Amino acid sequence: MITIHQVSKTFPSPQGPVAALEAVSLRVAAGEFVAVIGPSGCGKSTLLRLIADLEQPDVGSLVVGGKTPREARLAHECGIVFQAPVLYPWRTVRQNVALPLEITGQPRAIRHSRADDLLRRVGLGDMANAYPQHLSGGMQQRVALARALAFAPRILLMDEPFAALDELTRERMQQELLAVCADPNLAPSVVFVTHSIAEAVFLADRVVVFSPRPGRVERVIEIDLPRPRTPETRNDPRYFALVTAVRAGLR
Ligand SMILES: Nc1ncnc2c1ncn2[C@@H]1O[C@H](COP(=O)(O)OP(=O)(O)OP(=O)(O)O)[C@@H](O)[C@H]1O
Repeated sequence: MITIHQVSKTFPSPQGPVAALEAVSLRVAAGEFVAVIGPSGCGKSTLLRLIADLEQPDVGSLVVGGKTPREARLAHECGIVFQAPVLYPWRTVRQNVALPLEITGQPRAIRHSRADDLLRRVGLGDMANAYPQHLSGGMQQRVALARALAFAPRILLMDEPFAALDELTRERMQQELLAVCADPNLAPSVVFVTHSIAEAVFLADRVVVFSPRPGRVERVIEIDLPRPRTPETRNDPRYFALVTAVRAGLR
């Protein structure tokens, strides 16, 4: 679903060029969940921005859903969820989720029924008429997830989406995200950036460990934990072994 081949990216800065990524290659299969972890500033967000066509590589190439990143963006192949949910406070929850459909001119009845369906999937079926400021942080992030799914994208790009949440809410959100991924009507490929080793291991099929800047793929760790992942998964000795392996990779 995603092929990244020998991609490098350098940004100008007043202190001179900053090499964010260096010769990064990575493939993500259809329906695969890949977590990306690495030290602060190693280019993880830049990688997502390149896939989403929000930045262009200096060298190397990307194929996203069989298309160039630009074509993929125009075809709405990627849904994006950022750390802060960036919801519009003057729009109801339903109107926030329906916004991408509104921008692309979908009729009101279709966008409302689609938004309500997505809100049910993320456990917010009864909050459609609420305003974002009346929701908890976890609920707001669920709205952002529902909005990212508005076009049923084949790819979901998530940049530390649960970092601002308390630990228990975060674990619940991880479980809900996995339920969305297991839904055969959605089943996106996911690239999930996180700083949490435990989160990466719990969610992913593979964890990609980046080196300090300039980010390079340091190690790829297969997460061979059975699915569905449940709260019991976190007590599995294999889970602990994989957490230890990712931690060792980061060091
Ligand atoms: N638009 C930009 N202009 C200049 N420098 C940039 C730009 N975007 C990113 N950088 C620099 O590139 C490097 C990588 O940034 P990026 O945000 O991708 O890292 P990250 O791994 O996501 O960091 P963190 O884990 O702290 O969120 C950083 O040094 C950052 O300052």
